[in-house]
Amino acid sequence: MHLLIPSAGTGKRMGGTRNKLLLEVRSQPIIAWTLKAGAAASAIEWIGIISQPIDWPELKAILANLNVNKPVEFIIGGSTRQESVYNGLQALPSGAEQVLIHDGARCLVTPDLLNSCAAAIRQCSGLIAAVPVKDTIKVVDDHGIIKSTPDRRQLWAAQTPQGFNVKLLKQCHVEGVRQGWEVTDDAALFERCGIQVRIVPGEETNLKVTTPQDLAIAEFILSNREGVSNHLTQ
Ligand SMILES: Nc1ccn([C@@H]2O[C@H](COP(=O)(O)OP(=O)(O)OP(=O)(O)O)[C@@H](O)[C@H]2O)c(=O)n1
Ligand SMILES: C[C@](O)(CO)[C@H](O)COP(=O)(O)O
Repeated sequence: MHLLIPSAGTGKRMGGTRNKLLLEVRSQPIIAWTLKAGAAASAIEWIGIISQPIDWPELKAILANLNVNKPVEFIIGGSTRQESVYNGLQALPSGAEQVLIHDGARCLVTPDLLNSCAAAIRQCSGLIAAVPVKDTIKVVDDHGIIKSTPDRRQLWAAQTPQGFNVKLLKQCHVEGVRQGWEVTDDAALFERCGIQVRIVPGEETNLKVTTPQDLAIAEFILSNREGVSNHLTQ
């Protein structure tokens, strides 16, 4: 399975001056944790890091330290996530029939989740990892007035990995450019083209590191994981 990792953002909501994926959590860059999960997932045979060339020297140094034993390609990112994934799709090897797309910023993903998405995408055209929403969600207008309360049983929080048939996803991206659609994930392009996308159970801990608070939460989750694995090996 081919894995594209969009990593070309600037991290505006993190508030820093450089790509947030180079910030450290438990003494390793965020992107290193994501790459380690991709490297450890047995179903993944090829990885494409979609990123800005300005970050390449640092990303290449991080990669060199990880000893990833599968091919890793660097692909130039775009100015939006949508453009970055578009570039990634063009850079896939010609034989790639399905692809997983996983945000570099979701550094807590487990190899198990990548493997289960890789297995599931062989049985359908499109899927995303997602978790049921726990809060009551309100639809609010521009004046801060609640318009409605959707039925929570139908609400899921979208994560990555997201998996797709490559040919269909390329067609949906082209249609997105033609129609001027701006979307925050690839599933939305499938939806707008009327193609079914299936939900697979995501992981509560698979958060996207977006704000400084998320950095602290990621630190906490990873330290707990280390605690558990130390305990098991004692
Ligand atoms: N032009 C872009 C923008 C985003 N991404 C990637 O898409 C993922 C999800 O995006 P997000 O968390 O929003 O990252 P940023 O765009 O960096 O953050 P912000 O929106 O706060 O600027 C991240 O791994 C990010 O690097 C990308 O590849 N290309
Ligand atoms: C793809 C995604 O991770 C699903 O939650 C998300 O949409 C990425 O971008 P966002 O701009 O932070 O929504």
